[in-house]
Amino acid sequence: MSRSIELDRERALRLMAVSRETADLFAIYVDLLARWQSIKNLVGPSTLPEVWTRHIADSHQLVALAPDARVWTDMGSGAGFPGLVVAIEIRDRPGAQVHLIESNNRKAAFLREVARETGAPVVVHPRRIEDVVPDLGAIDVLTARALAPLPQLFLWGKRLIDAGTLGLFLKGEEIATESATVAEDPAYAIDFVESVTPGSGRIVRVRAVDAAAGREEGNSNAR
Ligand SMILES: C[S@@+](CC[C@H](N)C(=O)[O-])C[C@H]1O[C@@H](n2cnc3c(N)ncnc32)[C@H](O)[C@@H]1O
Repeated sequence: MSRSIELDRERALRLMAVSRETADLFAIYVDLLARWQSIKNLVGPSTLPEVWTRHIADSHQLVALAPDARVWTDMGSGAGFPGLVVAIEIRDRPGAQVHLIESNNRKAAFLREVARETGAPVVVHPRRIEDVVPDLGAIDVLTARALAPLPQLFLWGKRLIDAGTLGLFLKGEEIATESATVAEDPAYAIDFVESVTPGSGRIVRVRAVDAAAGREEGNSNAR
């Protein structure tokens, strides 16, 4: 491992409270990413030296926002951020399953390879979001990062969110302009959580108001 990645790993591990075993699985993931990156170009090359903070820790922070959630769906997973990081972390929860939707076959193959090497409980869907989401069953949490403007994410996820799924979308500074249409709809409760990773933006948390009322009665894992 290069010295800069090693320093970044130490920085990220200070941001994340994870077990030694989880950190070791993340290291397997990072090693595979570095190996595949040279031939498959899976993430922006300039972000690789900071893979631990920019990608692993940035993804990891979502788990604390839904500590009991077991079934997650990540739209446009790319090289697995945030969905594969979440899957590694929640691997020991009974019923844990993370759907990774990624239409690029080379990225989907990478996701399967990391899942095989780490035992992460994922289902990789090498298809388009709009074709997969309508067929999904009950989902606790829907995620996306660096995929599309919030109204589009919302359009893709609306059926799930209306049914009680918690939306957690990692966004950059563009969120100030994007959030208006969703924020104005009284059917949805939306708020913003400051990212713990340096230099990144905010996490948009969306829930249907009716579903929030249902949750008070105790019928959801995504608290
Ligand atoms: C900019 S990358 C972000 C990847 C990852 N979420 C991250 O933050 O590193 C967006 C990914 O979404 C995938 N994607 C875009 N539109 C999609 C769609 N309609 N269905 C499935 N995958 C899609 C692309 O192939 C790409 O890998």
